Amino acid sequence: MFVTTADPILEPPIITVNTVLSLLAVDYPANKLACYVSDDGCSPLTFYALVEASKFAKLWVPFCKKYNIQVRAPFRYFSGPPSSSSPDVSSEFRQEWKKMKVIWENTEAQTKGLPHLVYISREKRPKHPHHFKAGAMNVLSRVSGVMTNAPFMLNVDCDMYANNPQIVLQAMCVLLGVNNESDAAFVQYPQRFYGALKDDPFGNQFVVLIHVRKLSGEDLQKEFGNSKVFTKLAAQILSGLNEKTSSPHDFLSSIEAAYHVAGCGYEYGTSWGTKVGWIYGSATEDVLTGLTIHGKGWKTVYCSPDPPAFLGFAPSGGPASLTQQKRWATGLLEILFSSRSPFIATIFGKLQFRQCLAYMWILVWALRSIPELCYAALPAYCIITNSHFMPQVQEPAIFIPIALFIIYNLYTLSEYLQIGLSVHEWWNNQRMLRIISMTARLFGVLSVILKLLGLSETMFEVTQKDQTTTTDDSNANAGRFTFDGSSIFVPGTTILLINMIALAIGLLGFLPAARDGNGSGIGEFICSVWVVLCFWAFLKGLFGKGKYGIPSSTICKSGALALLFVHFCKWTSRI
Ligand SMILES: O=c1ccn([C@@H]2O[C@H](COP(=O)(O)OP(=O)(O)O[C@H]3O[C@H](CO)[C@@H](O)[C@H](O)[C@H]3O)[C@@H](O)[C@H]2O)c(=O)[nH]1
Ligand SMILES: [Mn+2]
Repeated sequence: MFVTTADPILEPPIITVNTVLSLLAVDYPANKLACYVSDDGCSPLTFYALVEASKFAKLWVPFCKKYNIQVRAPFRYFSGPPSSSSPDVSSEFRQEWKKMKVIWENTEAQTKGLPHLVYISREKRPKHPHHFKAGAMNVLSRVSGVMTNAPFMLNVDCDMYANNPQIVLQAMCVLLGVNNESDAAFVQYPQRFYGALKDDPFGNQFVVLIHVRKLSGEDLQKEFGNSKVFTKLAAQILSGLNEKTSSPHDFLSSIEAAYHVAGCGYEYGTSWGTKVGWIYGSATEDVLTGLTIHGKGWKTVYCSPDPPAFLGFAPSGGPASLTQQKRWATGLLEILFSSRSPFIATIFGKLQFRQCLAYMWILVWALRSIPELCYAALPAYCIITNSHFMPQVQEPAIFIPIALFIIYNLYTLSEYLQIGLSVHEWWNNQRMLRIISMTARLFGVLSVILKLLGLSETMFEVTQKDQTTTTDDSNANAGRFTFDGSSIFVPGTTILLINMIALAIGLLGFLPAARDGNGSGIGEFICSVWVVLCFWAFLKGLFGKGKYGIPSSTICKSGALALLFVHFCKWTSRI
């Protein structure tokens, strides 16, 4: 079981501790489980928290198993009243529950058989690219290979605790039960959130992957690097002899080999990150690795059990949500322009055409920012220059855009209503999509252009995970959009300002004379109002204070750009 963490401030160690405890307590023979935590932040705090967690686990794991507790992440479990899925909830249980809660709040310990818990902070050096999470996952694969060498791997982010203790058994049943077992690569669970805000004001949805991967290759040394222990194990796996390789007593003696394979120079000249393990070259290494696996013809399974398998933390607030979306947009576009794009995998590999279409749908997300930006500026341009892009009301052609608008919105709304979501949630997600497109995804395109020009490398910016965000509905600010000084907010603010200027010019009657007698009409006004409605959060931000307000430097930059746009409109209407 692999958990990655990277930054003790953005990812407070208590979050990782809860995820680790929930994994250590899953329903599976404890002596056959090992949990590896990769700490890219090399934080003494995370290390100390995990040492304390391993002490607490000695009480927690038997307690969960004895009373068949459903939610085995302590912070979630203790946030409610005592509960157990055993039918006989006795007074003994209540006593133990209280004791456990006191210990959780103060932590102390005793001993019993437990899964291994291994902390790894891989070696990093300035001149060696570390490949962010993909690099961390490859180190975990190798270290676990030389230490416990289990045939199955489970990968979660540090904030995704196991919400269902049966999940490992379920995933194995799925993998071992599919039609052609040897073709199955991984089972994937959709990501769900705990404490998600009502009506999803930030429109965050993402998927967690459980990778259970089989390795393939010819020249082992070249493929896997020169660790003798690891290469031997890889050879055994490939020849189907891996059952007897792991035994707990040689666990500690494998530490030296673990050091070797976790070194930053280990991968040099090998196939790690290109043919073997998690694939490098994209900030969304999960999609790139999945695509590569699919491109080789492996089958995968998508599983969405109830209760959800894992629950994670959905970023809240403007900056965290947009940073995450920007990374995804960047990573996905990187894949599109790489040699691993789905087109190539379909033509030269074994990716099916429909899989190719599905991948393409997400890989082009970032590119949509450009037409969206143009369309959001178009009504403002038309109003300012008193021209039009919509048919006039009396022309029958007006029904075409009206029909498109109505059909699109009714269709997307029906998708929400059908699964029991609210109209409010639909609207929140619609407006967030417009905001994300014109801010985060636009920046994604820019960062990929810079990368393709060789001017800068793309980064993996870790999402802020904090527990202080409240889900309390009485807290009016819970779903409120927040801002910071990042330039990511400039394009959105500019779009809002130019549409507001256009509406003001139109409503106050300062329109120039129309050229062909056919100036802008109701169509352009409605479009402009729609854009302002989509950017309502930004409109409030113009007048908000503190983190709820757009910083004045951003407003100044956007104001200058908006004036430039108005000038541009005037100039084009003169020529
Ligand atoms: O240099 C790094 C950067 C990140 N991480 C870890 O990667 C995970 C995902 O990072 P997070 O900031 O939580 O990103 P999310 O957008 O929430 O993650 C989604 O998107 C990522 C790809 O962009 C995938 O790796 C994740 O599995 C997927 O949940 C976390 O556990 C981090 O600790 C590292 O280990 N090393
Ligand atoms: Mn995450």
